[in-house]
Amino acid sequence: MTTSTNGAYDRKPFIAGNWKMNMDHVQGITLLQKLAWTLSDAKHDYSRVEVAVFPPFTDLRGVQTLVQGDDLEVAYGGQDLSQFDSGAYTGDISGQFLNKLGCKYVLVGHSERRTIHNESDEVLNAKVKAAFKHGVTPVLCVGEGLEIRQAGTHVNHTLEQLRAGVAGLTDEQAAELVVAYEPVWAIGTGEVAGPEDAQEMCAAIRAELESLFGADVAAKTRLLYGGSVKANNAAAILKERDVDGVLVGGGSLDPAEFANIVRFESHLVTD
Ligand SMILES: O=C[C@H](O)COP(=O)(O)O
Repeated sequence: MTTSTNGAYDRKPFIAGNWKMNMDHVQGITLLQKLAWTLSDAKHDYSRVEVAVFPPFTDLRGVQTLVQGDDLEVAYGGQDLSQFDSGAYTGDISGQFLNKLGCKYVLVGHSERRTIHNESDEVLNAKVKAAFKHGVTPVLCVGEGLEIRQAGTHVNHTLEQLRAGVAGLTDEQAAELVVAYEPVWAIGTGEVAGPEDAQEMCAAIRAELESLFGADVAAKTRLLYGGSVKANNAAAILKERDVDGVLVGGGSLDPAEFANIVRFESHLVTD
């Protein structure tokens, strides 16, 4: 298993489901219950593979109640947070609020935030810092659009986003950070970057983290791939040396499909 044979640092595989703007608070509870039952029936070992869901903000209180009430081991997080702590920022959500709702993680700089909401690298760096300040681990999303991929400058482009996002972090924070590489052209399109594309970029990200924070830190930071991940392609992607997990959009809305992605190890055995 790639992700458990990485030397002294055992990066636990991380399977994350980003529900985006799907599932109201009632549907969200049903989805999470079905996911938990499916994984429980399959005797999923959460100590081997971590599972997290990123529901809409309006679902989070219900998710927290279910997780606590049923003692679920599924982690959860917000899809975004404000760079500010509190105040006159209508529509924004503070990292403080996410922490209070038991969120372990928060997505920062998803391509849909970068493109639809024009979030700049500077703002995203402030959001990464705000997440750490409030005790929530940021999942920093980076990745190139189709034109940049076709121009062949995707590695430089993605590393620029990375450098801007992690500027000013401590070594400890950089080691805790999760980075998700999501080529925009592969999101929700059915186009999947090949496992070798995911590995190429994740290796480049790890090398960049090494040059910024040192080898010890870079060996601990978990790197995810996202973009049309499904149960039938997850295992091949997760087999790659520098890919420690996946960030799943559409495939996380179907509990059976997502549970199969979580159980990618069983596919490695039978593939
Ligand atoms: O956050 C998830 C990514 O945007 C991937 O979405 P997708 O699996 O629907 O392509």
